[in-house]
Amino acid sequence: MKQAKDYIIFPLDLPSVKQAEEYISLLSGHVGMFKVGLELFIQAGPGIINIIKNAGDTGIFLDLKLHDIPETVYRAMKRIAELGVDFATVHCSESRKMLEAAVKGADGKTGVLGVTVLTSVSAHDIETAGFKQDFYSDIQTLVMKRAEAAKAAGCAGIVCSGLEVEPVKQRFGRNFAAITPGIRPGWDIKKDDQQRITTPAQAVQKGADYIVIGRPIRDADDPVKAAVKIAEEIQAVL
Ligand SMILES: O=c1ccn([C@@H]2O[C@H](COP(=O)(O)O)[C@@H](O)[C@H]2O)c(=O)[nH]1
Repeated sequence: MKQAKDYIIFPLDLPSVKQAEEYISLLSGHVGMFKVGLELFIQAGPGIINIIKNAGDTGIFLDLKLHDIPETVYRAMKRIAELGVDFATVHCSESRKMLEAAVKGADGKTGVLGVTVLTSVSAHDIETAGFKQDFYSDIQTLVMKRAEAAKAAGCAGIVCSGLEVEPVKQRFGRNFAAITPGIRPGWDIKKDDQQRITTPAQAVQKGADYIVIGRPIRDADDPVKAAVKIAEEIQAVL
C-alpha cells in the first residue's frame, strides 16, 4: 500500500555526485522517489542512475524536460528508457507530435510525463510571452489543453501545479498520473522562483499522485526531519 512518504519526490538538485550520495543516503526510506534533473545529470552523467538504484528501492524520475523535433525526442527517449527509470519528462508546449515521439521512444519501459506549464510561470508571464490574453492567460485552460495533448499522445501523466490537479484528475481519470512541483509547506513560506504553489497536504488532497519538493528539504537544518514532517502532513489527509 502507498504510504505517505511514497508521495514525496526529492529532486537531487545538487552540483556533485558526492553531495547527491549524501542526500540519497540520508533520505532513502523517507521519500518515495529521487528526481535527477539537468544540473546533476550534466555533472554526473547516466551513471547517477545506477548509483541511485544500488542505494535502495526508491523510484527514479529523470527530469530532463526534452523539447526538440520529434525524431530527436524519439531517439533521446529511447536512450532514457534504456536507463530503466520510472518517469521521464518532455515539454507539452505546441507539438503533439513531439509527445507521441517521446511515448514511442519510451516503448512502455518508462512513463512519459508531459510538462504542461512550469510552476515557475505566472499568468502574467504567459501574457508577456505573447499568448492570446483572454484564453491562454488563464493558466488552468492552458494546462488542461496540454494535458489533453499528453493524454492523447499516450503519456503516463503530466506535471502541473497543485492548483490545477483537481480538474486534471476529474477529466483524465485516476490512472493518468499528476505530479506536482511548486510545493511549499506552511512552515517554509519562501516561494523562491515558484509562482503557483500549494502545501503538500493541499496537493495530495486535490489528487496529486506525487509531490516534488526540493529546497524546503534540501536546505533545512535537518533534511530528514523536514521530510518526516512533510510525510506527517500528507498522512493527515490520506
Ligand atoms: O513545472 C515544474 C517542473 C519541474 N520542476 C522541478 O521541481 C523541482 C522543484 O524544486 P523546489 O526546490 O521544490 O522548488 C526542481 O527540480 C524543478 O526543476 C518545477 O519546479 N516545476
